[in-house]
Amino acid sequence: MSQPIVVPVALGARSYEIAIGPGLLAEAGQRISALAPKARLAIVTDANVAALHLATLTASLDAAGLEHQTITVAPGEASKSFATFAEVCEGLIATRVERGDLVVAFGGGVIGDLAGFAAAAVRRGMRFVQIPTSLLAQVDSSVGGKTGINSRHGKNLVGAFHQPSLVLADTQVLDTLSRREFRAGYAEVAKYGLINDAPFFHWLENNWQDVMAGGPARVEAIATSCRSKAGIVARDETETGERALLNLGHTFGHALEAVTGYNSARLVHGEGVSIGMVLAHEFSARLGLCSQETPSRVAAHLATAGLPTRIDQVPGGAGTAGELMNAILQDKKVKRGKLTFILTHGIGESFIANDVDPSAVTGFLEEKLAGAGKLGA
Ligand SMILES: NC(=O)c1ccc[n+]([C@@H]2O[C@H](COP(=O)([O-])OP(=O)(O)OC[C@H]3O[C@@H](n4cnc5c(N)ncnc54)[C@H](O)[C@@H]3O)[C@@H](O)[C@H]2O)c1
Ligand SMILES: O=C(O)C(=O)C[C@@H](O)[C@H](O)[C@H](O)COP(=O)(O)O
Ligand SMILES: [Zn+2]
Repeated sequence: MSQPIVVPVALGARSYEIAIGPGLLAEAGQRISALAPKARLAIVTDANVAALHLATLTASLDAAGLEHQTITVAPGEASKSFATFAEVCEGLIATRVERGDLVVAFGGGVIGDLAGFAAAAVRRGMRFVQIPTSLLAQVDSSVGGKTGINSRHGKNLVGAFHQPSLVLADTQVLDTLSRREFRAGYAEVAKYGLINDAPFFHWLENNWQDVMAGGPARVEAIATSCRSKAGIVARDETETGERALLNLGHTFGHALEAVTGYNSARLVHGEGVSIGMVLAHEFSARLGLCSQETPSRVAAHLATAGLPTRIDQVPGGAGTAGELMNAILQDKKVKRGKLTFILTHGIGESFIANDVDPSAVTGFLEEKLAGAGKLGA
């Protein structure tokens, strides 16, 4: 077997490893067999990933003598729905997988969140393995046990914390990911620098092209991101405090995803996060919490990497301030009706701000929407 980078996620009885490196898909059978000998597997995937990579996975499972069945759903954010969740749960039950068997989430973050939630629910909890195939899933969604689906009222509003038993991140499968989806995942990579690691953000400013091109910086960026997330999750598994930092840019980003109807053709999660992170930095500057140069530097880097950074870049428009506020008021960080935002004192100096004045946010969004289209808005 290959010698991947291994990042531990230390959660006591729920601890697991993230293995990162090229060629892991072809070793999945051996690695899963070592974790759960003779388990039966229910693979949940989407049609894009199935067409490109399912044969490699199933060949590896066959070679290890692991019995498996596959449930395939439509690609895209719209699959994080009640209807598709029901389809996946019924599919799992129909395969007669037992509690001791394994669900395998094989795809991007949509599949990880959907299949992970189904694994949390079916038979009141089954073990599951994450095999993330998008950059976003390898650096973020496959780690930490947040699973769930969307509501028409907002993102990820129905779900569970349910940790995987293993994460296998085969970096080679990223070669088939579209440029747009790769860039979307890059927004979450940059997030780790912006949260608490200014040297990493600086490193990304110098190495982003190598990350995009699949040079040595790519695996390094994935491993650094996973170490950062694993550390935060180990200290605060269920987001009672520090973990909320991982939500940098998400309060605005999730609202943009909700108003665009979870339509991946218009906006994907990483793009919403990119715009949301710039807005969070601009809002921080507006409140006098950081210099005016900080949001400019963040926006410049994300734009250079090919990401949208402004609200007027949402195809079909970003709705009204009222519509965005409706989604923001459904955010899971709201406490007794008060908004929580992740704000910043500078690059890598993010902090959790409780009790943010909703009228200040509304005013800020109204200005952004009114200025949309004007240079520097
Ligand atoms: N649970 C968490 O902690 C967490 C963290 C971040 C994001 N998320 C969630 O993750 C979702 C976004 O994940 P995503 O960006 O991976 O989206 P996604 O799952 O929709 O994948 C993006 C697209 O790429 C395709 N794809 C995936 N792997 C591929 C490959 N190797 N080659 C070719 N195509 C491939 C998919 O079919 C899809 O069309 C959102 O729903 C977001 O809320 C969850
Ligand atoms: O793992 C976390 O914690 C995160 O916040 C990671 C985010 O990138 C991710 O999008 C997450 O799903 C958002 O969580 P939510 O609790 O706001 O739904
Ligand atoms: Zn995210």
